Amino acid sequence: MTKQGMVVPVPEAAVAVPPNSAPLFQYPPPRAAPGVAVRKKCLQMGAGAGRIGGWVESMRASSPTHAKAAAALAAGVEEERYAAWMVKHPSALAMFDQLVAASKGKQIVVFLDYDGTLSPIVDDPDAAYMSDTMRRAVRSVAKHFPTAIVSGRCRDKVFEFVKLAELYYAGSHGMDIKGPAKGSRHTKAKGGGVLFQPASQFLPMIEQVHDSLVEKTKCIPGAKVENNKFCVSVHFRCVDEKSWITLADMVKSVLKDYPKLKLTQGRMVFEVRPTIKWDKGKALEFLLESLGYADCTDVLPVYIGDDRTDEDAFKVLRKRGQGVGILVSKHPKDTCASYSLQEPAEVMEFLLRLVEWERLSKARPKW
Ligand SMILES: O=P(O)(O)OC[C@H]1O[C@H](O[C@H]2O[C@H](CO)[C@@H](O)[C@H](O)[C@H]2O)[C@H](O)[C@@H](O)[C@@H]1O
Repeated sequence: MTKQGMVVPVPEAAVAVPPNSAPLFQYPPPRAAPGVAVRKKCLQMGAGAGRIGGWVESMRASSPTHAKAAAALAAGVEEERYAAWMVKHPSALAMFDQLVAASKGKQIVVFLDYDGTLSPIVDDPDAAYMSDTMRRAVRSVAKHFPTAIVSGRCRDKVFEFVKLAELYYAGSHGMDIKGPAKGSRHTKAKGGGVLFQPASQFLPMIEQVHDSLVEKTKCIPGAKVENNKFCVSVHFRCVDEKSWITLADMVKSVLKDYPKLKLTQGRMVFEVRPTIKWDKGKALEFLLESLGYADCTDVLPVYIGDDRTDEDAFKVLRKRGQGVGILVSKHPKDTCASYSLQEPAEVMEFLLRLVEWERLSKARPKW
């Protein structure tokens, strides 16, 4: 029996380990989640897969009739690709019962990315607000489980958006970690505990690079440089596609004088970061350790994120053979996450279900 009193047809360990990593799981691969049929409708007509994409493009250019047929074919290919992807990364909502069954006897710890996970992606990074309903959902989650926000943003900035003092915050892609400002039942610290900044010696360099990038890119309309304290973001979401290469070259030319910094790419953003071996995955491990769950089998970390930098955390969960990685995406993507959710609205639904499940499981008599 699960905590909900329902029989789950999957062994307990099955969900804690990633369903798409062959050596780790021993149960039949999950069937396509019930959500697949509905989700197919949401598919956008994207570029076709591989060679078919180029083929479709040339047909489109040569004949409108063929273009329609080619577009339909491309949509079909994409739909199949999505359905296959969903088998490997089923919806965390559709698999909810199996997923929580894996937490039996374990402490769930929740890790949440911010942009694209708790707030929808918008053009202006300063206006990526979180809804009040999402805030309420995260607050409820934090009442039941230790909860951390893990973001590429500067920690103070992400706190301004989230506004919940009872959470752990890991800003600058995990390079700036702080415990709850308000005492929480998940930490013995009175408030303001656990502060870790493994890249503090990079601060002056990051400041310099930030200023150079602002100066260098100011001639590119729409480019925006954001100071994230231990890293810098150069946004190109609002830059004309024709100028993307120029912008990338500008960023690279600034960075050539800073061999200790590296350049990665997120969602329409270049991210400049110190070369130290620290990322969201390391931050997850650090926080688990701070909470007393290092090398523990009785913990189930749940990490939800949408971006490439979240993959470092998904990889850690895979390596530990423990926990639940959930990618937020409407499109098939290469990922180490085991499950998927389509968008922040589904993330909120998942969080509320988790709270309700925990509430009911506490109320249920133990047999
Ligand atoms: O780790 P995250 O919390 O997901 O932060 C990653 C980057 O998120 C922000 O940029 C992204 O969201 C913006 C607002 O929706 C959007 O305009 C931008 O195109 C996205 O890349 C943030 O502004 C960056 O600094 C973070 O690195």
